[in-house]
Amino acid sequence: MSHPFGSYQNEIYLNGLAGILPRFPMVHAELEAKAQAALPPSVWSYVAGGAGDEHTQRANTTAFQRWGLIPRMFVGASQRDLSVDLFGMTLPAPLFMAPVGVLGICAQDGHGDLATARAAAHTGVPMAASTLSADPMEEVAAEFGATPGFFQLYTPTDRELAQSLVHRAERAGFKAIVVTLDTWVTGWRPRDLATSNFPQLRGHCLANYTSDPVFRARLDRAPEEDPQAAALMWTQIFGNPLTWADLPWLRSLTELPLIVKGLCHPDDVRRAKDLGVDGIYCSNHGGRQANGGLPALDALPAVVEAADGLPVLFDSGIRSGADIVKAIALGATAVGVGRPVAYGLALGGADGVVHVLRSLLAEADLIMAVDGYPTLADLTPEALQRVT
Ligand SMILES: Cc1cc2nc3c(=O)[nH]c(=O)nc-3n(C[C@H](O)[C@H](O)[C@H](O)COP(=O)(O)O)c2cc1C
Ligand SMILES: CC(C)CC(=O)C(=O)O
Repeated sequence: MSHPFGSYQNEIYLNGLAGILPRFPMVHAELEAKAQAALPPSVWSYVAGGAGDEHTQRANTTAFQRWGLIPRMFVGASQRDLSVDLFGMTLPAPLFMAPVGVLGICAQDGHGDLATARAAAHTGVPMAASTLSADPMEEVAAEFGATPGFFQLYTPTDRELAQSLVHRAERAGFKAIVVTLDTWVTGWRPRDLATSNFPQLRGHCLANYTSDPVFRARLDRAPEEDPQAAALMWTQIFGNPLTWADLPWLRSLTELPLIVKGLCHPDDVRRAKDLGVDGIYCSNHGGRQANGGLPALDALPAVVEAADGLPVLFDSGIRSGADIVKAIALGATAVGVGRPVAYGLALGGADGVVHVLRSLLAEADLIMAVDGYPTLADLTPEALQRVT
């Protein structure tokens, strides 16, 4: 079978890995280069790019190189258990797909959200479905199979619309709500400014709005008749600069686990915990929002300490199985992967995403085998040493 990643055969690996062996190896630099070649330049710029000169984006990945896992011997780690409990769900591994909006632009048929959801069904790795989707959330959720899904909310300024989106997510069977706090306004992204990207992206991310009864009621004419007016309305209501005073309202919207995304300061974590959130999501949006910030990994230990037992999700910079292992050792309950999923989608649709996820999991699993850490509970900060 021909495949964008080339072919790969080595039976010796089959002894170590149960069911998660990818057909082909993945090294991130290769994935990235192939995705760049496959995508139109403006799409590539949007997905791969970040804020400012992208210093923080680069620092997110290099931060992992400052930690080394210390191998343990005589452990006999022939059986590993990567499963994790999260809000009453048992996940096969501490991995999920971070919310990525506008996924449709990475898929040849424009339905990238559906393809990604199918990859979730196939792997058991949950997808956090973005508000900014080319397909309505109900159709995305219908592809999840037995795999749980999370709905990521960009809180609009219109509270009734926010409530409608959350209630639809509940009815569609999503198992948690992730509210993103760090992107109520889009960051300074020179690549997108240079390509004037945003107007063309809009055509690929409004399905959750145009299918919403509250949104539709705000329009004089249906979005099918006047898409421009719908797009304009969206730009007007997109981002709500929420404050702490809004958190009780957010909490009251749902009985599903509520996770707040974008927290990096321990004081914010303590306050969110006091106000009743169920999970903390430590992230700097993959360096897309503000340049000059701390690499997300460097924020993680203090966030975990402040969370004081509350589950901590983490993303920003995960590019390999080794990165997953290190983030878990630093206290993350589960880690999210963003751009690599979009690259897999660009190269092979749902199969490409499956491939990326399996590569990450297979590498994490083999590292745990070779280095003698058979379960996630064995991965503690003591497993790591600071390299520089
Ligand atoms: C193209 C793109 C679109 C994104 N859209 C969203 C989104 O709709 N909602 C959200 O919370 N985060 C969004 N993010 C941020 C991701 O959830 C995640 O924080 C980030 O990609 C993690 O960093 P990584 O790409 O280094 O893995 C987006 C990221 C990318 C690359
Ligand atoms: C349209 C953007 C606000 C979506 C997003 O979260 C991103 O591009 O990082």
